[in-house]
Amino acid sequence: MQTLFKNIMELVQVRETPISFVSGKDMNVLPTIKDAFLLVENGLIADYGKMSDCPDLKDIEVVDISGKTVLPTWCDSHTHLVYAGTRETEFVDRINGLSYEEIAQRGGGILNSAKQLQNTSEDELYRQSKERLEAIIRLGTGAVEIKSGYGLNLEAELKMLRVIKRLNNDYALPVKATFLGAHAIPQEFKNKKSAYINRLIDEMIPRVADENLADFIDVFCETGYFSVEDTALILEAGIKHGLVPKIHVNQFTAIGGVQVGVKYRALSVDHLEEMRDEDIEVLMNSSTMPVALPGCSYFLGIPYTPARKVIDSGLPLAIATDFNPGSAPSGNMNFVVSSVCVKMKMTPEEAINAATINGAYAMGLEKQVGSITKGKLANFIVTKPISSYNFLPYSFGNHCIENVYLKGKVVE
Ligand SMILES: N=CN[C@@H](CCC(=O)O)C(=O)O
Ligand SMILES: [Zn+2]
Repeated sequence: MQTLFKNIMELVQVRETPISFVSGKDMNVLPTIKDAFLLVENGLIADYGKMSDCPDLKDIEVVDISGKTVLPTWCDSHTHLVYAGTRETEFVDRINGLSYEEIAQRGGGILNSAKQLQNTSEDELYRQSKERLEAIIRLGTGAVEIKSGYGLNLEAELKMLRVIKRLNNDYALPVKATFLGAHAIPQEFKNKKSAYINRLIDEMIPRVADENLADFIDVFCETGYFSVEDTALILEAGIKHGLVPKIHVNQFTAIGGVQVGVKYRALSVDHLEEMRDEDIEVLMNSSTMPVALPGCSYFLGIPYTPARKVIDSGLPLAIATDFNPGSAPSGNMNFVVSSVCVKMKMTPEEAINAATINGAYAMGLEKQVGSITKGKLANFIVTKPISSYNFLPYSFGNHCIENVYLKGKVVE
């Protein structure tokens, strides 16, 4: 089955030679082909090039996309989109003066979501989550990572992970699963954190691994949640069971989370709203991807990750939504791409690299998605007629996408 997309105004993020990620000055380079064609075969990218070199293929489906731009779908490497209910009452509480930490200390926050999720059936959780997944696909996301962490007991964590697995089976985009049992200390373990960590290590991680329900292990390494020492213990247990670390660090305080992530060869360290010089230093010469989550900075009114400092030091940077009910209730990668340009002074080229190939790397999917490269999944966005790709971040809040294709098929 072949489909030829022809007369593409600009084909963006074309990588002839496969790359894993881009860093430093290379983040500002975004290779494109103007007046291009794209050939899809059996759901994969088979060929592309200038229209002047377009092959004359008979009896195949042809889609004329004159005036439109094509780019790989967004790679959202950090979400919590499987959750139950909402938390807009806390949103109003924050407007009225309470802080995120104060709300959490009163049993709101992650514990509020955990209570709602524990009382929700697996089918209902699937139903709520699939609506969110379908919405982000329509917004151009073509690969996503989803975390557990609102269960906080074995049964509810397994429920979340089974829902993530079901989403992966039922939809055409790659879905990676992360076990985040160490998201908060559950109410029943208040003042008994070590007992909960033992439960995670002795019971929950082995069970998640046995049932093959997760690719990654995550910890919320933060003051008041899990310390650097706790994080090390949990990551070691995860690694022992074949899970790759990918952790929450430096959201409110820099306590050495980046260092522990690099030490355990985390695939990514995410948040980084607070960053010290030593955090940048330890990331140099590591294989760990720093990930910024500007939706969280926007929604909580906390600092944005210092992207210029990260990139100008020669490091790579990925960007993701952090889609969750408490700190970023939006899975819109278009908003994320625009925000990093406006608030973090990233160029559109840097933002698109961060949201595609670098995001793919941050979930171990750089061989399948993240660029227009032969053999990769034909997951791509066709924009409405726009003057250039710069228009995407410029035109914030507007819907510039005409169609999304997953494995070469248009999403209805
Ligand atoms: N920081 C930890 N976890 C989520 C927020 C969780 C919540 O508030 O429900 C985050 O990445 O921002
Ligand atoms: Zn998160």
